[in-house]
Amino acid sequence: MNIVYALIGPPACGKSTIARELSRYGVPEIVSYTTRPPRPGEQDGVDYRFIDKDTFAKTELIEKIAYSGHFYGLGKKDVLNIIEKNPVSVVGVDRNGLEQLKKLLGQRVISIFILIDEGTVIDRVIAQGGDLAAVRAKIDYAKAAGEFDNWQIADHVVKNTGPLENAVRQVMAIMKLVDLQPVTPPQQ
Ligand SMILES: Nc1nc2c(ncn2[C@@H]2O[C@H](COP(=O)(O)OP(=O)(O)O)[C@@H](O)[C@H]2O)c(=O)[nH]1
Ligand SMILES: Nc1ncnc2c1ncn2[C@@H]1O[C@H](COP(=O)(O)OP(=O)(O)O)[C@@H](O)[C@H]1O
Repeated sequence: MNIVYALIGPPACGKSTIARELSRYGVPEIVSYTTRPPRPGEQDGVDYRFIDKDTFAKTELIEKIAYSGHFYGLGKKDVLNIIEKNPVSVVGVDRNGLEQLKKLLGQRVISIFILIDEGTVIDRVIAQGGDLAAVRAKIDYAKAAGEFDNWQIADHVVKNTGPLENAVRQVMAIMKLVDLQPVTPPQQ
């Protein structure tokens, strides 16, 4: 049975980073649509599929959100295409996204909660010169929405408070991909 592994967890816990690392091992990621314009360095089809509002309105999505004046969502066809063609794939979602995926795919979805504490998130954002106020607001919102407690509903929990490689290896072990070697070099 082909499986989509859904990475869940609070903002900045490392969902996108882990998914990006997995793509180096040939594990495809289901990429969201957004109406937000690309930021410098972002690639269409890798970070997001960047589309306009009319196209977004016409695209069949399994879940969507409005955030900061832009729309984001997961395409139904993308989910079905990827699961049909790949034994193992990955997607980063919030709790509602996970619920909608389960409605569509049933037991073909396995969830992995990426565990992190608030202090580590803040340290990482400061270390990378990120917008601390914006992240604080997101963390507060995520706390209120219970995103920090979603380990309770997850099938697996992986800690991402140490080196990224450790978390990636644990996720790959859950995926039963322990012997895979990277197919592309690390990102700069
Ligand atoms: N529900 C849902 N949320 C998404 C999707 N894609 C991105 N998001 C969320 O939208 C928010 C904004 O994302 P982004 O514009 O990349 O901003 P940033 O996370 O602040 O850098 C983040 O909290 C993402 O996790 C999606 O397909 N569905
Ligand atoms: N193990 C790790 N060690 C150090 N920094 C990390 C690690 N995992 C993720 N990060 C960094 O933390 C930040 C948030 O990660 P991201 O993947 O964007 O989170 P999410 O997709 O869950 O919001 C990024 O800047 C990323 O480079």
